[in-house]
Amino acid sequence: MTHHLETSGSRIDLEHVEQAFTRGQGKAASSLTVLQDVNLSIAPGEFMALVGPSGCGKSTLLDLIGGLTRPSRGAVRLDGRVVTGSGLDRGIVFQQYALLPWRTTLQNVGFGLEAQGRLSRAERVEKARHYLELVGLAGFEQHYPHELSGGMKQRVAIARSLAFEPKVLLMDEPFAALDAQTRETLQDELLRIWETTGRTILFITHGIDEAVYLGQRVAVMTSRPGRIKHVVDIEGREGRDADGDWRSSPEFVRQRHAIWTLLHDEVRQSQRHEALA
Ligand SMILES: Nc1ncnc2c1ncn2[C@@H]1O[C@H](COP(=O)(O)OP(=O)(O)OP(=O)(O)O)[C@@H](O)[C@H]1O
Repeated sequence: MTHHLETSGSRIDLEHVEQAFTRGQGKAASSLTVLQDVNLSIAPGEFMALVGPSGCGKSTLLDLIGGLTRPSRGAVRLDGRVVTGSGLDRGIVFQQYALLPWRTTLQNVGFGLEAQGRLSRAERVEKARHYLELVGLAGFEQHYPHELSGGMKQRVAIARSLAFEPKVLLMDEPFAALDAQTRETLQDELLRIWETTGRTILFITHGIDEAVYLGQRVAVMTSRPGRIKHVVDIEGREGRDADGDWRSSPEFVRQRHAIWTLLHDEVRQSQRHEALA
């Protein structure tokens, strides 16, 4: 899939990022290093997938880019500027939809814009409608969350993040709770949205298939303390546009296997270390 639009996404740079947490209190306090010397650059408008063993610090990394936490060492930069807090230039989508149950689809998407207070009511409604249409929910504006399927709720959450027109979309296993078919549909929709909007996307997943299918590159992390073990360029993505099942092609299977091997080695090594400890 080619990227037609001029990008409106930001560049992300992680430089020697370390994150340690203190656990317990007083004499029982101990420090847990979750990320160590993480270096990664994501180009403006790039779609980067991130995989790694459970507990290696993927969500911690996403929190740092989102500005929800600050690194113990190193720097997180957005277009060259050090990130010091959260901001509307970065939208975050989690596995849980976190919609307000008493608000309609349209109101859920418009809610954040309301808080932002920059647009008139008519402008907010127009923007919310536009993004609902983009995620394939035209006609569901007046539905409440309980009237929507899981996939539809996640579409609302994505529309809500997009409505701010952030330069970066940070996605933490957004499709993990969905059934396989809905997940594949949403993967294609996300790619279409990415093409249309030119945002930079960082997408955390446990699914190797999902990472290869979505990412222009896939960053593989080591087990804790997490570092970037390898960044794999995904080849032959045009195959996704062609008729047929790209996931079954030898090209896809080969790349899927390469990432599986990187991850598998990592998990095995960490188990060996734990056994020796
Ligand atoms: N605020 C915190 N205080 C203390 N420890 C934390 C904190 N946040 C995360 N951790 C620890 O950091 C480690 C990494 O957590 P994180 O959620 O980033 O991993 P992950 O790779 O996203 O995991 P998973 O793939 O299982 O979702 C875990 O051991 C977790 O317990």
